[in-house]
Amino acid sequence: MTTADPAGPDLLLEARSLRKEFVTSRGLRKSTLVAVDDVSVGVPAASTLAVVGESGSGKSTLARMCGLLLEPTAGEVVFDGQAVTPEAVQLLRREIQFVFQDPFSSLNPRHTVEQIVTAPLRYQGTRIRKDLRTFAQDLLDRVGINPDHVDRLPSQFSGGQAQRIGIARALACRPRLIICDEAVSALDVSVQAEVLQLLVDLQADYGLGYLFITHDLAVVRLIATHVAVMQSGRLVESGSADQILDAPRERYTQELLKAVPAYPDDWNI
Ligand SMILES: Nc1ncnc2c1ncn2[C@@H]1O[C@H](COP(=O)(O)OP(=O)(O)OP(=O)(O)O)[C@@H](O)[C@H]1O
Repeated sequence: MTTADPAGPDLLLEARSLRKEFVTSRGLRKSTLVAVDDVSVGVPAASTLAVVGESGSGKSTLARMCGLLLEPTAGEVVFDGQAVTPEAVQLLRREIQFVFQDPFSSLNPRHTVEQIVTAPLRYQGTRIRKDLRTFAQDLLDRVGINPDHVDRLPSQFSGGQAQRIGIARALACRPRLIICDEAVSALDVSVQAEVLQLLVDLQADYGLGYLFITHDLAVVRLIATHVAVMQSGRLVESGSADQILDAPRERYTQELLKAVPAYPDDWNI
């Protein structure tokens, strides 16, 4: 096993030796499953760390700990150089937002787009200068959705458009880190490319860091600056995207890369 990227002052988020155990019970028998085992990774500011690995390797559990949705059994999360304490979690919630895999199940089907993208302001108690409608329309415009559609329901949009709305909601509180958990996996390939391009543009404009969870190495090539590879809850290796994708040291990573289909030529992100 290799160690994670060296810690440095430019790391926006750092996972230090994170471990997560789940206690499961079948009948009277209890057993402990170690979903994440001593994993250390870092997301440099304005960069994208992709965490890859097959199903069940612990990617989502790691993401949920990094996003402060799940308490680690051991280890710590450091945000902007400060170890996250239980008291700090609430304050940091607005700094770290999520975009999930299935846009439709993560958007309330009975809420209008205006309600959806402004909801985080209410949860976080964030004040804005504009009225909510203008705020929502500006956000929609930023993610490539017609601002005139602000009163529509999620069911009136395509999957790619719904994911853009999910991204708009994630942007509402001006976070510094967005955790994308299989955020483009449910979309058609051509739509994936468009949504990835949007994420790249937003990163350039706002200096966002992304923790990008995916099983799809073709997507990793397009978006990642850094890559961490997981297997059975453990970190196999991590480093710059060029190093991991072009010169992986570990056999497991080499095998994963062999299985990657070529991505279409017109994906010029
Ligand atoms: N709440 C939970 N209770 C018990 N076990 C869990 C829980 N959440 C995850 N696990 C287990 O932890 C392991 C890692 O799961 P996790 O979802 O983090 O992996 P993953 O790499 O994200 O997989 P996938 O790509 O399929 O989502 C799996 O064995 C899973 O069954």
